[in-house]
Amino acid sequence: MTDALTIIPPQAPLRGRVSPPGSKSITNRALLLAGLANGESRLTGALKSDDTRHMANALRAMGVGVEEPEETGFVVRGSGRLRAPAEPLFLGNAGTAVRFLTAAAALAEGRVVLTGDAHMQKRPIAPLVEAMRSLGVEAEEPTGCPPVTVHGRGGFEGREVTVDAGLSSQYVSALLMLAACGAHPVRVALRGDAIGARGYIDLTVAAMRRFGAVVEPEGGSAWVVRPGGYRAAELHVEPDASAATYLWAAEALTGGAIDLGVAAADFTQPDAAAYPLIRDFRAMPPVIDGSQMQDAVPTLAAVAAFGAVPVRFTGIANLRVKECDRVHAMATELSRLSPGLAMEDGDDLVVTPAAPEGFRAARIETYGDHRIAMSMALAGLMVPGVTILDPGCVAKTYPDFWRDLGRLGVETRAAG
Ligand SMILES: O=C(O)C1=C[C@@H](OP(=O)(O)O)[C@@H](O)[C@H](O)C1
Ligand SMILES: C=C(OP(=O)(O)O)C(=O)O
Repeated sequence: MTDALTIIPPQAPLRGRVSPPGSKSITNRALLLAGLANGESRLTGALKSDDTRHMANALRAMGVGVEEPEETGFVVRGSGRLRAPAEPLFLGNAGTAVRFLTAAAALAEGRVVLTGDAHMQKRPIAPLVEAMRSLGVEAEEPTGCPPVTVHGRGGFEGREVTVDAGLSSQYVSALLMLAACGAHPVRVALRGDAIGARGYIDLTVAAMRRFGAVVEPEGGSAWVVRPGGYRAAELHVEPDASAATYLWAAEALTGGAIDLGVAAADFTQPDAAAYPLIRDFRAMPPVIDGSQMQDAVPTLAAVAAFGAVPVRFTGIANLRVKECDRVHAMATELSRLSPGLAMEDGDDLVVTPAAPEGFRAARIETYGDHRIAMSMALAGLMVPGVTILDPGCVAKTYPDFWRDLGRLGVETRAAG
């Protein structure tokens, strides 16, 4: 892939059929649960991208058979056990892989080191490791972020764990998936109310049930998970709702008609809640709580820049510990197109649309963050001369993003 890509604003509304790839969240849950099951599981419609490759390779390194018979398929053969890997598990910047595998490493027979790239080494993991210690798992995370060392003992003893999920709901998902492999029922409870999108916990519970686990919610902030592990299963992965937001936005911004092959109402992932806001972007509400659809916030912010009214995004403090600090990144990069277009206000992001003549060409930093690249590409549909640096970073979750834009008629030029 080239070092920089300039987007040529299309002369006509974008039309055509483009399906987003499979859901990252569901693929990585299903890969792990299939790996923990005893038997052969089959996934279809799955995502093949950096994040799922890291999960699949880590499972292979722990003795799970993972084959890829087709473009969107995985066949996973688990034995109900995980081997300690010979080398540290390198998981790039895949939050789901790092968090879910850190918890699952307690089930390995020996020492597991989990690490990632420079961004991942700044993404907090201490609340998860602390919670694991309270279950009797021995683990260290000297900097509070990866690398993490887990001394797996093929299981754990604890029956009750409380976790602070203010920085990431993935900690809860990780503990829930581990909990089914204990010797006793385990109660997983939230400490405090703050949590990233609860919809991701629902995805976790649904995936666990699909692989045979018994999970009983207790009110909104605790779950009891029965012991028994996982059963091999077949699963068709739904398309990725976060990826869909870029296609919905491309449609709305250009006044086009893009057939994603799936209706917004049919997604089970939290980011589908962004659809009506994107569709009606000229009449966005003045305040949008992004806490329950956080990966869609960069998309919504980019679209809001071409709306009619200022929009304040709230509830997004944890965007600062994603692949990059997304609050800062979106404020900085949108403002390259028009000074003051977006501003940080505490942890909020405020987008104030500019008049069409107020926009100018710009080279956009992506910070290695796929969502900054894809959101800012949307601005490139509207403003001539938007150049996205490091466009290949979309491979984290949507490797065919540029090809799909091309299929809709968007021209891009390597910019060097
Ligand atoms: O559980 C998941 O699949 C995810 C949870 C969210 O993270 P946080 O809970 O860290 O906000 C989301 O941003 C991420 O892309 C995927
Ligand atoms: C935050 C994200 O990913 P993760 O936490 O899984 O790395 C994302 O895909 O926007």
